[in-house]
Amino acid sequence: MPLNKEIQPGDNDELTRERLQATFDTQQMAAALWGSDLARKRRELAKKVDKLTVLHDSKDMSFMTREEKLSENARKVVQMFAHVADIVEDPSDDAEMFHLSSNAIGHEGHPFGVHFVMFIPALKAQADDEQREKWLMPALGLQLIGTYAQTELGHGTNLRALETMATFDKATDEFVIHTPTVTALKWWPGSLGKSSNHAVVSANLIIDGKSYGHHNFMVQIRDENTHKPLKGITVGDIGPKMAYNASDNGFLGFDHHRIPRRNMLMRHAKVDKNGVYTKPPHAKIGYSAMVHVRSVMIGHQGMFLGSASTIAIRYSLVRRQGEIKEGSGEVKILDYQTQQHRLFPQLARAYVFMFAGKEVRELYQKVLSDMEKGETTLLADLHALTSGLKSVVTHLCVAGMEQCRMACGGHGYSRASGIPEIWGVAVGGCTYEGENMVMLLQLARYLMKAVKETKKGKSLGRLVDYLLLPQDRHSLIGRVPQGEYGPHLAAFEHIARRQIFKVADELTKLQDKGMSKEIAWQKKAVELQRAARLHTRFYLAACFHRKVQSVVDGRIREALADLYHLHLNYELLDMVNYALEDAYLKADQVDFIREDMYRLLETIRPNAISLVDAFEFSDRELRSVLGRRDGHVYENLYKWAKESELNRADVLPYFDKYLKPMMLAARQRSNI
Ligand SMILES: CCCCCCCCCCCCCCCCCCC/C=C/C(=O)SCCNC(=O)CCNC(=O)[C@H](O)C(C)(C)COP(=O)(O)OP(=O)(O)OC[C@H]1O[C@@H](n2cnc3c(N)ncnc32)[C@H](O)[C@@H]1OP(=O)(O)O
Ligand SMILES: Cc1cc2nc3c(=O)[nH]c(=O)nc-3n(C[C@H](O)[C@H](O)[C@H](O)COP(=O)(O)OP(=O)(O)OC[C@H]3O[C@@H](n4cnc5c(N)ncnc54)[C@H](O)[C@@H]3O)c2cc1C
Repeated sequence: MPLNKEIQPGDNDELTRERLQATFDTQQMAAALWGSDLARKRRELAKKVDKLTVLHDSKDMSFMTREEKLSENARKVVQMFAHVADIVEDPSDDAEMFHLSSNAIGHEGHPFGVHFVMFIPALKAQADDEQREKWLMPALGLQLIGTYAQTELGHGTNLRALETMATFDKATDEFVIHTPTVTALKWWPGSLGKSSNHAVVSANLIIDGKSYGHHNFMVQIRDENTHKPLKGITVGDIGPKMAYNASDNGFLGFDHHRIPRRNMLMRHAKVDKNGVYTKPPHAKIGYSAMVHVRSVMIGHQGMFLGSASTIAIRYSLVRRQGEIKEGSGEVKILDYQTQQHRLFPQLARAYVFMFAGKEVRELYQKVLSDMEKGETTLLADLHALTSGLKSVVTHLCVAGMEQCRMACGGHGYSRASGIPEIWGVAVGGCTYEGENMVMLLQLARYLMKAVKETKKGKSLGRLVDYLLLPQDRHSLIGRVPQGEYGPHLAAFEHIARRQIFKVADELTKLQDKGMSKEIAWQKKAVELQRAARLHTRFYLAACFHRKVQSVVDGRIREALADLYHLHLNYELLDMVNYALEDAYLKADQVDFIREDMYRLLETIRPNAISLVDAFEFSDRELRSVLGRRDGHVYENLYKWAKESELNRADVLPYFDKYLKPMMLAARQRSNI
């Protein structure tokens, strides 16, 4: 009985032979990746989507205009909701719904893109009970379409500089929402341009001339029936983007637009009819929708990298190019060490990002339920963790996807590979929900506070307990039996701790010389973001370790351990300069790490296809000709190219209009 449940009649023989080599059961590996319940649900919903033709793409999205894309995804999302009860077990389960939409709609966006990801989470966390009844229920019931309008044309990162005003008018018990300048226009919100009719809008709360900082307000922006913008509201699409072009990211302006006082979200901060303001229990509680998205992004980005790895690894087992031994025939490109070194570390990253995504969601759920009771102690830890993970994971994902694209040679550059689209969507994640560099500096702030606590013998939180431990001077890598690679993990810890203390000391020295805290921070900002990255990479490695240890099945644990050990070696080499600076690692130890990495590439090679099959991406979800499960790449590439709109006629009008007259004129000139 093959351990790879993906084998099916009619498959490319090359892939079948590969699949027969697996040392583990792919469905069990899928359970380790997604959790057994979600893995089963994904499998079942993918089968149902396959049967429901109304959910299928009417043609490949690569051949559509933006308007066609918007219309196509609006059609599919409506059909998806119409059939949801027959497809998923629990429509209120975000994870299950996300996978349904990933299969049926893809990742280019749709009218409910921000509705479920930010609008509803903002209402859940920030609306009081009466407001939940008024907006959350209709939002969940699809009676309205919402977005989250925070970023402005002039400011996205620095929220304290947002200009949109919400001025309280005691006489009418209303807020007057106003856009005072062009830079105050809301800019970027997803699905705002043409789809949404409601928005959670961030605006400065002004009472009796005093500003209380930005708060969130519910604003209806379009008529429910005609869909025309309401009086005093200007709204539209901001134009095409690198990718994500089935989303109508929009602009929004207000001309003294009035809303009732009770449209301010009042679970935490409040304004009564006399204009008396009540502070929230935590100053940043209004940022919760952003923290929510950051927490879900980790696993999703892992999934994007998993998709790109699946495409590149399957294709690398079909593609033959060149010979290793002269005269013995062309080899599969995955048999080249360089190809394995390019792809397997990306695969390992995809795995650990998905594991980290699960851990961080668990912490988010805990903080959310604490917040319900007015308890906010863990919010700072969650903010620090999500800020670091969001930045490191998105950055490594897009770097990894680019390796996957290049590993597919010329065909990787074609949209038929599917990689350009997922890359374009994933790279947006480096910017949205907090620009990566900015978020790393948020984590660095937390780490610097942690150092202060450590110096008092205390820990700021579980995530930084390791700062209390003493530094070893030399690594034990290659000096003791490998075992579970404890010395490797210790090296991540050492590197992170050293950089964190080093930059903290440098900041102190600058301040001791009389420099202000802010200027000292600027002088050390690059080192600070490095500290944040190293801390996060240690967290990821430790998370991989926790996962491997938790697996009961021996075969799954062994295959996962190979990936984990590869990850440790590859990432350590990527940041080896930090370990060489203080001679923690010696040159022979670096060689040891390299040799062990090359050994692991060979160990992983026979399991490669099963490790990507274990993601269980259906062909519909992957939307890639190169990554097809059955491996029939070439005939389908040809079929795909024939769909190109340029092939609708042998001769296109521009030939007669421009090229032909030019060539005729040239010929005539040469005849003269
Ligand atoms: C139909 C299908 C249905 C499917 C449904 C399923 C749903 C499944 C989910 C799918 C998910 C898919 C994901 C892809 C979605 C793609 C859509 C993208 C949408 C994008 C949206 C956006 O981008 S919204 C806008 C986001 N904007 C930002 O992120 C702005 C970034 N800036 C900031 O956050 C802040 O300005 C700041 C943090 C950089 C600074 O803030 P501020 O100036 O106020 O503070 P200080 O720096 O002075 O810090 C003071 C103090 O506060 C602490 N702090 C800051 N933020 C927080 C926080 N959030 N929580 C807790 N604490 C915080 C900070 O650390 C400081 O602490 P000290 O102790 O003083 O040091
Ligand atoms: C695909 C996509 C979808 C989006 N969806 C939404 C949405 O639904 N709703 C919404 O409200 N917004 C949305 N946004 C906006 C997004 O949240 C912002 O673009 C993002 O927060 C970055 O802000 P910015 O554009 O102002 O960048 P800027 O802050 O102008 O960043 C430019 C550069 O300046 C640097 N920089 C800025 N501040 C600092 C600092 N303090 N220290 C060091 N360096 C700094 C950055 O690191 C960066 O290199 C979306 C954006 C994208 C790309």
